[in-house]
Amino acid sequence: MEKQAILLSSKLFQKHRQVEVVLNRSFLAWKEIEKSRKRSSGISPISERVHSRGVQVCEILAVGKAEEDNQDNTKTRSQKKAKQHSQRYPHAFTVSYVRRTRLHQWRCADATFHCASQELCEQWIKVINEQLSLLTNRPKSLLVYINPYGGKQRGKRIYEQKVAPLFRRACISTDVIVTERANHARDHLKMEANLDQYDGVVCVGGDGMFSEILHGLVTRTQTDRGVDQNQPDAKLVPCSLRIGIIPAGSTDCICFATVGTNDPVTSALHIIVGDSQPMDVCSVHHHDIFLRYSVSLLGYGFYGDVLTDSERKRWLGPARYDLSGVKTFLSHNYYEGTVSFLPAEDTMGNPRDKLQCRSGCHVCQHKPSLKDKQWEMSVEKEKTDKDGSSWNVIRGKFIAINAASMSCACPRSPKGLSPSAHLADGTTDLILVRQCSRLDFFRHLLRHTNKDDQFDHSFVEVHRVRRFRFHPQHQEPVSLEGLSESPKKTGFQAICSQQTGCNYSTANSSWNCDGEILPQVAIQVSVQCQLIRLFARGIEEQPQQFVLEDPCTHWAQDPSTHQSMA
Ligand SMILES: Nc1ncnc2c1ncn2[C@@H]1O[C@H](COP(=O)(O)OP(=O)(O)OP(=O)(O)O)[C@@H](O)[C@H]1O
Repeated sequence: MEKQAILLSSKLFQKHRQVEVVLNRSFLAWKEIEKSRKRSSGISPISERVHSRGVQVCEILAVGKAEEDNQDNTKTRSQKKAKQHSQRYPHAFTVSYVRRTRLHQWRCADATFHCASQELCEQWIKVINEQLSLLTNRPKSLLVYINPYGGKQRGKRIYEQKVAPLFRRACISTDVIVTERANHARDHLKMEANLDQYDGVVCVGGDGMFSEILHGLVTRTQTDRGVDQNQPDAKLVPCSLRIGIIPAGSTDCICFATVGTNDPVTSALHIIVGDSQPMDVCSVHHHDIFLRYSVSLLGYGFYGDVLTDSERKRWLGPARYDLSGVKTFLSHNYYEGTVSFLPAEDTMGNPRDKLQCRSGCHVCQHKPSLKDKQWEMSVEKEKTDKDGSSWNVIRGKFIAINAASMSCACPRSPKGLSPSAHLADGTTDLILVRQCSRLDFFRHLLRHTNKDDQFDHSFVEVHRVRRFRFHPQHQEPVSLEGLSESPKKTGFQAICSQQTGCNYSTANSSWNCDGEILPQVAIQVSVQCQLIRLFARGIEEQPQQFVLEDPCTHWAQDPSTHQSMA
């Protein structure tokens, strides 16, 4: 690895130990000097490992003068020694940085260094701050929406106790809005918010709250740029502001898929370091009317029925999903219809290749060549030639039709509905589960929880697609009222109950669109490649890749020394 020029190097004190601290453009590293001497006098280098530390500059959250420790906590000998040292060297600075713990969780760690003089202390703070100011991807100003009623109603407390102090430490200014009703955040973003003054929008809540932010921001961007969302073929304009999610809901699927955990502190740290994870968004239309956006699961049949039933049992809390799941499974309904789809033939992966979407995913970074831009060509083709020859058409009876735009992994289904689906490759995995026996369907569902290939059944097929359409066999009643963007959780039943003698509710299912029921059954879906970006970096393979980036390859005096990351 190429050695970078050292910006600053000093002998400082950390507690009572003398350490050599070195900063270059990429790393801040420190190691104990006394231990190094012992090493040269023949003591095993293994004992040194824990005494060397390093952090990437891009993962330093802040640096500042150390707060004075006035507490009398000098019980042990080493604490007394440390206190004596800090009295001898009162000028100290603290570096706050990201420390990885287990299960993809990040924490803020502090390292305090005592200097021989005030000038040296101020020089360290200045030089580190200069390096941090070069990191232009970090947000300085954020608009925060808190849903006080999401999940266990802890959104406000989570933000105030766990997140706001970190934002203050990183000198991020915030405007905070505590929502007063459903769709408050969406409407504010769509019509009122002065977005020019922010570097990002943060929501504190669950997937429903994220969906509000998504709809508000995407709609606002299209309106500002004069794009008509009602046109199913419209190429939408990507949003310039990134979205941060502080998980505080009962379902935090988007956090699990993009960060690997639903931990508020971890999400706050990803926001502070200015991570960026592009994400595909599916636009869902009924004829030429825009219905809704989806980023995770569009499910007709089984998952539509589970949601419809569970909405009637809201009073049961999260247990309603289990109950409705069992009830829907026992009902064993199937639905007739026609699915047409445009396969994504130019992508690097396929739904069964076992390539999981992870941080820095090369499948998502692959750009289709001009020749391969089938999506755009077929849009053109459709306009001139209505035979739809590049579309595949499947008619049949389906227990479930699912489109997974991400793996949809969660603690209940660790691999998710489509384990190899990608966050940002411009496709969705269309999974068709045809009519089969109850036992077969159970075997299929079981595979969501174990390691077996869930697509390896004769009645299941999976296609990676850019667009798809669904037409039910049985005509749906025409009701255009309140279609666009305002699906009600029970809207479908409401429409149906107004029809006398309507047996439509059993002939057709309904679409579960990221946890909301769509009011219409015939839909067309287009994947909008990388329409939004989140303050995230995808799930990290941990922890090896960071050990490889060992700061001590940059160590000036003793490059052979073994050291470990903080
Ligand atoms: N102040 C509010 N009062 C009532 N509802 C609100 C308020 N603010 C937001 N909401 C709505 O609450 C719904 C659920 O919120 P959220 O996603 O934060 O929590 P949740 O319990 O995890 O729900 P979900 O089941 O969607 O995951 C969202 O659809 C959102 O529109």
